[in-house]
Amino acid sequence: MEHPDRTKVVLLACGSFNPITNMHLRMFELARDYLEDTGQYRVVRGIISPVGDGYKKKGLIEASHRIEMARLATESSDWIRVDPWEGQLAEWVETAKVIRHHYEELVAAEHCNDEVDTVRVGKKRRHEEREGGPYSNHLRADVPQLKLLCGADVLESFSVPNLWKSEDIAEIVGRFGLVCITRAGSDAWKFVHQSDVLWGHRKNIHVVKEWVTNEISATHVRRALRRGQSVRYLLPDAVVRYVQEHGLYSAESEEKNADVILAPLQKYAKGSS
Ligand SMILES: Nc1ncnc2c1ncn2[C@@H]1O[C@H](COP(=O)(O)OP(=O)(O)OP(=O)(O)O)[C@@H](O)[C@H]1O
Ligand SMILES: NC(=O)c1ccc[n+]([C@@H]2O[C@H](COP(=O)(O)O)[C@@H](O)[C@H]2O)c1
Ligand SMILES: [Zn+2]
Repeated sequence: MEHPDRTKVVLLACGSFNPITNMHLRMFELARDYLEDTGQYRVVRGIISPVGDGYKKKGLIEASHRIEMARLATESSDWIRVDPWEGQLAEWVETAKVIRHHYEELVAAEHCNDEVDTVRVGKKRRHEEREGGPYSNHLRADVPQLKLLCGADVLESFSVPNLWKSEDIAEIVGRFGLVCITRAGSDAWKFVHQSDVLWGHRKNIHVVKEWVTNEISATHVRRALRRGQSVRYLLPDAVVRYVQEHGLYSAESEEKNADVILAPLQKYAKGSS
């Protein structure tokens, strides 16, 4: 059904996707069902944004492979796509910047749609003048909402010292919004309750309970691959084939960045943000 009265939402998942697993894809399906069940939203697109090599996480293989695996994994979906913009950047960028980039893309796409409709363009210009430019801090009602999609472990990581800037967290939950899938070992509701910033924006944080608890993790998949064990049915078949064809994930690749500090920790510990 079309539901023209509902707010359109685009979901953006940022992460290593090293490699992409079936659970990453399930996150999107769970989030869409949850948001649409509220009767308020219509989820129109899902975007997977693999992090760039500059993130320097231990065992992180080249972005080109991670992007291609995500592309193969989403081939069968009619609404989830991989976006290579973040992954192709040489340096790591904050998630808040990634969200802003994608929001600007949504605004630009809406602008193109509008160009044929001069009345709306005129209205939009007046709106932009009032709001201080096309990419001002305010969200526009004619553009879909963009929400960050993540697992509860990422929400919990907000409290790790020197990992996230507090203004970025405030922008993500305050300006955009967060959809968080529960994950074994992380208590998302407790975490929201304990943080004043998150609690203040709780209406913009949707915690989605995964009843079919599923502990698939990319770490587990990489470990199985190193040991020559099967990972079939944990990953889409096309991704399993790609891993085999390119001989990905070995003891050697797991040692990548082993003695390097994760990019955000490097950046914020130095106070150079
Ligand atoms: N089983 C899961 N349940 C809920 N969320 C998940 C699950 N697996 C991954 N996610 C979420 O997917 C996003 C991308 O995560 P990431 O690429 O780190 O996957 P991962 O499986 O956690 O990998 P790794 O083990 O390398 O950390 C994050 O928001 C993470 O919380
Ligand atoms: N300060 C920040 O913006 C910040 C800090 C840590 C991780 N992240 C992002 O969160 C995601 C986490 O991915 P992993 O769970 O695979 O480490 C990545 O996309 C990474 O860029 C962002
Ligand atoms: Zn992870």
